[in-house]
Amino acid sequence: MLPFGGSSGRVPPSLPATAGSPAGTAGRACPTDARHRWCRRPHGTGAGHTVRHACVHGLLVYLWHRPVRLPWVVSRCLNNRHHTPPPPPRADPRPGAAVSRRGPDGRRAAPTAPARSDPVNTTSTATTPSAATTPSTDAVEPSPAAAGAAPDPERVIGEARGRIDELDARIIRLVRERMEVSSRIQHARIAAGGRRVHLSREMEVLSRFRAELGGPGTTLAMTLLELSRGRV
Ligand SMILES: C=C(O[C@@H]1C=C(C(=O)O)C=C[C@H]1O)C(=O)O
Repeated sequence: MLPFGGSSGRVPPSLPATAGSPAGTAGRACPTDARHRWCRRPHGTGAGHTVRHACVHGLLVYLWHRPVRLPWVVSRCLNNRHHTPPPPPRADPRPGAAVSRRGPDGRRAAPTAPARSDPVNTTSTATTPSAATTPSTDAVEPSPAAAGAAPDPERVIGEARGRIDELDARIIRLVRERMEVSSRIQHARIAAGGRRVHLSREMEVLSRFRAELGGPGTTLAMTLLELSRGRV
């Protein structure tokens, strides 16, 4: 869609005459259509001065005085180059080699992450047997990363969330295991005539979490202690 309107106050050919005239381009009102009054050239007086001519001429006047850069697609059409699209950026066959980050319009494309077999799970290096036996289609169709395209954000987010769900499940299992071990200690101490809470030991736990994780680490440790021995 063409960038008609906006703050320039200029009028596309399809808008009614009440919308105003472009600054510096107002001429005589068109006898056949009041919408053409902003066209410099007189209408209806000579060959070619048809309503269609008025529209085209008005459009050209508008484009010439447009305040903003045209979208790439429109610029290409005006330059009659839209039948010869530029070739896509070629992927460098060398592993890890950089590809062109310039788009077809010459603008810099969004940065892309380096190609990896698994963009999320960095600890897994195993390849599945099917991957080893299935013929690769890379020769026919390069991967989006190799072609210089940005990775699919939906896919990246979906895979990363799956990984977070796995980690959370492991963390919850570990917290439950910690609660059971702590409970054993507390019952043993109480059975021996001691107290449930051991403050100096809790200070050690708090210091360890703060040293590793900072202030929020202290909060996390206090939550773990509360889960393990209850509120004091
Ligand atoms: C488990 C113990 O007992 C209580 C629970 C603690 C914990 O869950 O880490 C720490 C100190 C005590 O308040 C212990 O003394 O080690």
